[in-house]
Amino acid sequence: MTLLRLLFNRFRWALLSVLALSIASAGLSVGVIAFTNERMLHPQNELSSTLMLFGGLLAAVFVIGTASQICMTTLGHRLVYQLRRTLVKRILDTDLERLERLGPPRLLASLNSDTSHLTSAFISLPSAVYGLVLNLGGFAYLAWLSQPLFVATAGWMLLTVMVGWLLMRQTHARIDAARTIEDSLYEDYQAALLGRKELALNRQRAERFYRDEFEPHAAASRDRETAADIFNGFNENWANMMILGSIGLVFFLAHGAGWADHAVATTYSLTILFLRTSLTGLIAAIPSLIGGSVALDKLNSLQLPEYRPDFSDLPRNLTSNWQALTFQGVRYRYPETEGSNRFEVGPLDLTLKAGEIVFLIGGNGSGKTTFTRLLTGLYPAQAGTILWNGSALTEPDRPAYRRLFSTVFSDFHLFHRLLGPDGSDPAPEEIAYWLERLELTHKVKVGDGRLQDSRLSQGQRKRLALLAAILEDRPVMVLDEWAADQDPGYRRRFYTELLPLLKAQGKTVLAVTHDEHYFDVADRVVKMDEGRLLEIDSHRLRTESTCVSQLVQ
Ligand SMILES: Nc1ncnc2c1ncn2[C@@H]1O[C@H](COP(=O)(O)OP(=O)(O)OP(=O)(O)O)[C@@H](O)[C@H]1O
Repeated sequence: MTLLRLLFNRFRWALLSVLALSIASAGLSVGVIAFTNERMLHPQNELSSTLMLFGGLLAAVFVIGTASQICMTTLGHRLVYQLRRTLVKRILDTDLERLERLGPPRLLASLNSDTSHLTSAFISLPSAVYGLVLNLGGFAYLAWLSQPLFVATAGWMLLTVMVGWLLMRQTHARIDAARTIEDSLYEDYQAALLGRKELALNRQRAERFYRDEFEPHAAASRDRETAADIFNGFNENWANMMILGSIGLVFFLAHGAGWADHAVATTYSLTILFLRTSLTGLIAAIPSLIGGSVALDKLNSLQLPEYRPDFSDLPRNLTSNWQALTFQGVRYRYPETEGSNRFEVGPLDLTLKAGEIVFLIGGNGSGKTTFTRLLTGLYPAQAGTILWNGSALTEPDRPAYRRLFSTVFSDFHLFHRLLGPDGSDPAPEEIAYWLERLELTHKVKVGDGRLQDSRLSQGQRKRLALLAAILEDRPVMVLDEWAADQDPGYRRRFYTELLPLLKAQGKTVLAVTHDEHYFDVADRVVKMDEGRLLEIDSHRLRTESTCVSQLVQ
């Protein structure tokens, strides 16, 4: 029903036309039987005109039936296409916090498995709807043929449906359980692919992973799916047996109890036999339909934001004329997760002025990355105020606020397409200029604004990520340990040439770094310590570090 409701909400008129076509097609099919019974068994007109009428009816069954099937299949595929587009857009509109909480395996399972279950459901839907309509039409015809026989067969069929319903609930429970296990399977697939180097080097680890983690999930999924198919097999055979039994019942009641004559009993049984194929087809479609409905429930459980077709997020323009960003008592605490302490940063007080180079230092786990996510608006400030040029920003300003920043995080993703300011295509000479400065001119080819080959070393990939961030031409650049993967020569060039060049171009740079030798490049150095920010006297820090180096020597 959820599937039908979804179809009805999205494609009301198309669905109504398909239903009308299905009803016409089913009506015509029942009409063929009625015609055979009325005209072929007891011809009233000339044989040739009866045959022509019969041929016409058959042609109409073919044309309307095919049209109904084509419409329903096209509609099903259209819906799957719409689901994919809206799902990806909703993921693109979801806050980082929620995405992190859901985790990539769960999202991938939905993108992959739920959409494919929905595809199968929609492909089964035409035959299910057709079977349903045909059976309703067929039973109406049976009622018209003989009311006493109909009451008896309806009671028989009610028993069939009730037992079938119980079996279907068992199928549903197994399919639901199998889908839950699929999330764990996707987690295993991800571990097998992303951990391929570790697993290749350590075969014991590979064996333990395969045996203790992947196999139990795969086996549990197999067992649930097998059980679901067995219950559905029961259901199919139960329905088949009961339909055949109903023919015996009809003949018994007609001849044994004298409820109807032989001709009516024969037509009655012929109609039941005709309905049998579509009825068992309807039951065979049940697992796919249940799978689709479970997939829909799963998609809803992700609690993604409603679909919005547009990408605009600019209630205010904060990028032009920005002078200062101020954090006043800003706090952020990670959401509750099982078995881990909730880390908190803040209260944070900091002012970032346009054109400054600020270095952020601090020990592992002190909260530097968390702070950069808070600064860039990826995480919301849960307390305190963020001021832009002295005026306080509110939650609806966050999307516009994020447009102030371009970033290279330590877990950056390199997109093939390079973008210029405001999503425009970057100028080729601009790309060439920065490729030269990043010493990548002979390593990387850019055609039509796309990187042709990104199979590079980690340090080179990071240079490309920096290129992408620079080309976006946003006022503030946040670089998380960018220089950590660079060789000493290029690291020096980054601190002594690139950063001053960016500053000269008016950029503000916040760089997370541990490179104390280059602290004099920064206008200011701030330190993160257990979630709190402290302003540091960089000159004193540098002198201390030089003394320690001399002592060690
Ligand atoms: N998604 C998350 N959910 C919950 N806690 C998190 C999450 N990400 C990080 N943390 C916690 O926040 C703390 C700070 O992490 P963060 O990555 O900000 O530190 P960092 O200073 O950047 O460390 P490093 O120098 O090692 O990169 C850690 O204790 C970590 O356990």
